[in-house]
Amino acid sequence: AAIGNNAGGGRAGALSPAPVTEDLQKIDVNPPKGTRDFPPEDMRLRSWLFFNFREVSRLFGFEEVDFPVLESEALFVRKAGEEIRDQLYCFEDRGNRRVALRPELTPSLARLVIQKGKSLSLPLKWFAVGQCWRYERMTRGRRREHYQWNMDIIGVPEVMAEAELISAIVTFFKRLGITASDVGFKVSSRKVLQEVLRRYSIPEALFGKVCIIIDKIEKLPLAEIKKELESVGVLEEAIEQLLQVLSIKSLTELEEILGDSGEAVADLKQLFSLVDKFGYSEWIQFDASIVRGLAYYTGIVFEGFDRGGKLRAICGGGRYDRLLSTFGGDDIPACGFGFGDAVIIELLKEKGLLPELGLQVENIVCALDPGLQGAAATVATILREKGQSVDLVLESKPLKWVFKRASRINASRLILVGDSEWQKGMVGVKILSTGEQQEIKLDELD
Ligand SMILES: Nc1ccc(Br)nc1
Repeated sequence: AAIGNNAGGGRAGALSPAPVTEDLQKIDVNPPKGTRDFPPEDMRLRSWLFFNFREVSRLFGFEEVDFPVLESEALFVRKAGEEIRDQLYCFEDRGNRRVALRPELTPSLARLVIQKGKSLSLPLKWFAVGQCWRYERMTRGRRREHYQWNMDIIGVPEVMAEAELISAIVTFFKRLGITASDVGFKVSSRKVLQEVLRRYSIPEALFGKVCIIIDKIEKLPLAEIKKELESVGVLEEAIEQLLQVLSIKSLTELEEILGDSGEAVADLKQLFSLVDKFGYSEWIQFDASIVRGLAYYTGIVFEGFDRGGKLRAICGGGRYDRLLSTFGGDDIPACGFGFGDAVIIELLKEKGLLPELGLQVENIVCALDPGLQGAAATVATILREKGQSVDLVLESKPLKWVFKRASRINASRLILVGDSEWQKGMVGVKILSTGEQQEIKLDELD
């Protein structure tokens, strides 16, 4: 119903005053804090972005999946001290169940793979585009929801899977006009940390926690990082070695430190060789400081960054070979990435790459007098059933109004239903770009 119509119901006739409206509580018409509406112009940009997510996923032979935004809280309760856990949008539902708005898609994907079990033939190549949530105190004024594109490969232990995923993201960037001069991928492997920690016989159980602390290395003072590492039981000497290894920026140097017998160096060499075969070497660089902030990564990790250094990470991902087994599933290797809908738009704006996405309607159909409104409806159906878009003028309007609307909606043609033409089974057609006008038989309208 229209906003502000009389609350007493019925039409306010000219003779009787409109009934007094009840005392309607004026609601806040803004969306909840940290969330966004998508009015048409914003929705066109979002749909364009998601279309490209889906097109790349199709090019790579991935199948689309989706899951509920609401999940059991247990899916996300990890004890590694992740930010994603601290900001979980969780609550107790009316059935006293602990539930959460998903902060990411990977655990839901893992849950579905386990649920489907043996009925699935590996490898799986699944993608999803879904809204994810976090509850952050608004003191920081950041958003509480965003849309994430995920691509995951389930059942492939070799790093060819990670190379394929990086290749998919490069394909996406290239489609949007983003080049290797604009963005790159920092690539490392958590096996680097694992091999260092093993040298200092730091228990594997600490691995996730150490990674989450290390992931904050750019956000917290070094003293704070060291303090947190000591608090989880990493000895001073091990910390120094860790920090030294994390500053390495070349695979050659890494090999000098770790030797060439470990998996970390082997995986990374293989990955770089495969990405080269994809033709995307200029897009990636080794950076030992990359660990990513999710506890479940076990191997290669990567993140897309803008070379201008102004924006937060564009996307990120990696291998998570243990996640399914921690959910009680089989030991199935997996890797994937998440790509948010916010930073990429900031990057496109900065690069002047935002697309022009005006509303485009092929026809605007208008009856020249009220008695021909039905005829106009008939014309609209004929055109629509031929696959043509039609904005039908739904009430009697002056031609000036119709032309103004035709211009606003970028209509290509104005179809005028007038009495004399209609009597001859014809309509007036005006090509709005040229002004050319002609009468066309209804059955020749195309
Ligand atoms: N995980 C997550 C969810 C929602 C936003 Br906004 N950012 C991160």
